Amino acid sequence: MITELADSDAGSIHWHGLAVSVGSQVLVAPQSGSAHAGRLLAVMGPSGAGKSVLLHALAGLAPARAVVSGSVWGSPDAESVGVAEGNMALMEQDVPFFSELTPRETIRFAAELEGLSGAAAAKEAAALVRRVGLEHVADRKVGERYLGGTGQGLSGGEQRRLALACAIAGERHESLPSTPAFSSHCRAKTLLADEPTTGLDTFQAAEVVQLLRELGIARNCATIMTIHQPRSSVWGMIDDVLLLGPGGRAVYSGPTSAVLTYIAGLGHECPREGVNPADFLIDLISVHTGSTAAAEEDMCRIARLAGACAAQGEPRQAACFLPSTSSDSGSKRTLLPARRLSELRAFCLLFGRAWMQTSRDKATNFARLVATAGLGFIFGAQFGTFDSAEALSAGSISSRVALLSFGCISMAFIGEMRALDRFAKEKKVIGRERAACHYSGATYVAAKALAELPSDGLFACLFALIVHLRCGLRTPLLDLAGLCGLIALACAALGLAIGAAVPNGERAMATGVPVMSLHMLTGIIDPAGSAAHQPSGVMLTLRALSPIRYALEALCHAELDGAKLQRSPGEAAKLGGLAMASSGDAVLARLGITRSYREAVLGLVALLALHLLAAMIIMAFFQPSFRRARAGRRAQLVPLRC
Ligand SMILES: Nc1ncnc2c1ncn2[C@@H]1O[C@H](COP(=O)(O)OP(=O)(O)OP(=O)(O)O)[C@@H](O)[C@H]1O
Repeated sequence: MITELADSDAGSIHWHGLAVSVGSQVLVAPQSGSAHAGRLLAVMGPSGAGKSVLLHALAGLAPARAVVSGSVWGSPDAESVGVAEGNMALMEQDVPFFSELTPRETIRFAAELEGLSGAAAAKEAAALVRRVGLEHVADRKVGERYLGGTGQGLSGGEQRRLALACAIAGERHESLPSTPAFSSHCRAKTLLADEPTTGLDTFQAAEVVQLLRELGIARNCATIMTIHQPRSSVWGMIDDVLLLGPGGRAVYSGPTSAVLTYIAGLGHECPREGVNPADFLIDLISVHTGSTAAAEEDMCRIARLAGACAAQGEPRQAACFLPSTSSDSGSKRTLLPARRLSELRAFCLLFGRAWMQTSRDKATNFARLVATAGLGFIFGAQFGTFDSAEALSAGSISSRVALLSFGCISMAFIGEMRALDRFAKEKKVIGRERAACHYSGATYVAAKALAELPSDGLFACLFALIVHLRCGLRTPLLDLAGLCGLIALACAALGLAIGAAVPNGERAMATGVPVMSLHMLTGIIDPAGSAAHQPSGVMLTLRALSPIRYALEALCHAELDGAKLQRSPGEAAKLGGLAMASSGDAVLARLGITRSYREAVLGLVALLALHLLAAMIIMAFFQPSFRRARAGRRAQLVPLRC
C-alpha cells in the first residue's frame, strides 16, 4: 500500500489523546502534540515521568500488559505510523551491537534488512559511515567495550553514532519510482531517540544531539528525543520541548524559545544569570522526597502547571489536527509502504551475521579449544587407560559408566551455557529488529542454530577424540564423537529455547542451570547398577525429556553391547549390583537400560528437534519488552507475531 501525504506536512508527525496505562496506573496521561519536519523535539521530565513510554507509544510500541489509546499519524491522510510500518526509526537506549562486526558491516546489515540489495547497502553504509563521522573506526570491530589504545571496540559516543546510522540506514528505497514529487526527504523516517546522551560526557553528548538535529534538517523529518537533563550546550540545540511531569502529564509543549516566558507568566521566573534553563525546568516539575510537606507542595505546583497546560488546549500543545478521512488533500506525497523481507532473504542475512559473530571471535574459540582439550586430558588422568583385552575387566565397568556419565554431563552443560550466554547478549538487538517486523522468530532461531550449533558439536567431538585416545574405551571413536556432539547440540538447542523464553542473561542463567541439573538428576545412571528399578509418574516423564539419559543409554550400549566380562578373584565384593553380571548385556539390564541403541539415538535426535521447535514457537509467542500497539483513532494492542 502506498500512502499519500500532503506536501506541506510531509515529515511531521502528530498525536491526539495519546495515553498509556497498565491496569489503574497511568504511565502517560492523555495528550496531543506535534513534532515538525526539520525540528528537534526534546521530551524532558524527571526520572519515571513516562518519557520512554511516550516515545515508544509514538513508535507504535507498548510495554507488556499496557493499554495504549489515542491516535498517531504522519499527515492528514496517513493513518498509521510506527516502526512496524517502516516509517519511524527508534534508537533505543543502550542497545548493544554484534561485537565481532565492524560499524560498516553493521550499517550494511541494517540497510539490507530494510530491503536494499547487497551492493546498494554497501554504498549506503559507506555514505553513512562518513555522514555520522565514523570513518576512522569504520572497519574496526564494534567490540563489547572500549579497550583504549589496543584498537578494539568503539567508545560510547561512537556507538550512539552507529545506532543513529543503523536507524536511518536503507530509508532511500531504490525500487520506488523516482518522480519530482518523490524526493528523498519524503522517504525519510521519523527518528525517535531514547536518551541518546546517557553515559556520554558533555562534549560527546552535544556532538550526538547536534548530529541528530542536522540529520533531521537534512532529511526534512521530525526528530524526537527523550533527555533527562540537557546541559546548556545541548539545550541551545533543541527547537521544541515537551515537558512531562510525574504520571506523564504534559506541563508544556511548544517552542523552546517560548518556554521561559510561558512559565514566568505562571509565576515561576527563571533566574536567568548563570542558570541552565533545563535545570530550572526539571527542578520545577520534580517532586522532592525529603519531607512530606515539600512533596505535597511540589505535587500542587505540578498539578497547577499541568492544569494550565491542559487549559491552553491544543494550540499550546503545538499545532495539532485530527487525521482527515478524506483522500483528497491537494498536492500529494508518497510515504514508504511497510516492507518485509522474504523469509529466505532474512534467513541468509541472519545466518551470515551469526556466522561472522561466531567464527571471528578467535579469543573465545581458542579458549574453548584449550578448555575442551584440557577437559579431555583431565578425564584421561582421572580414569586412566582401560585394558584393551577381548573380555572387559568386570571391575572397570563402573569406571567406564562413570566416565561416560561425567563426559555426557560436561558436554551437555557446556552446550547449554554457551547458547544461553550468546542468546542473552543478542536479546536486545533482536528485540529491536523484531519490533520493526524485519523477520520472524522462527527464521532467527533457524539461522542462529545453523550458524552456531555445528561449532558446539565440533568441540564436543574434539573432547571425545582425546578421551578415546587417553582412556581406550571399547566404544568406537565415531560413536563416541557422534554422541558427544549430539548431546552438545541437543543441550545448545535447549539453551536457545530457554533464552527465547526469558528476558535477559541473568534469568537465562537462573533458569538454565536448574533445568540442566534436573536433566542430570533424571538422566544419570548409577554405575554400580543398584538403581535398576523403574521410577514412576512424574520422574518417568522427566526422564523421557532428559537428553542426558538418552545420550548415556546410547553410550552404554556402544561400550557394553556384546561384551564379555572377566572377573579377577576378590573383585565380586566391590561390584555391588553388577556382581552377578557376566556379560555387557547383563550389565545393561542391571543398569536399567531398556531402550536399544537405535531407540536412544533417535530419542536424542527427537529432543534436539523438539528443543529447536520450542525455541521457534517461544520466539513467536513471547513478546519483546515493548510489543506492538497499533496507533489509530483508538489504538489497540496487537500481539507481535513477527
Ligand atoms: N512494562 C511496564 N509495566 C508497568 N509499568 C511500567 C512499565 N514500563 C515502565 N513502567 C512505568 O512507567 C513509568 C514511566 O517509565 P519510563 O521508563 O517511561 O520513565 P522515564 O521518564 O523514561 O524515566 P527515566 O528518565 O528514568 O528513564 C515508570 O513509573 C515505570 O515504572
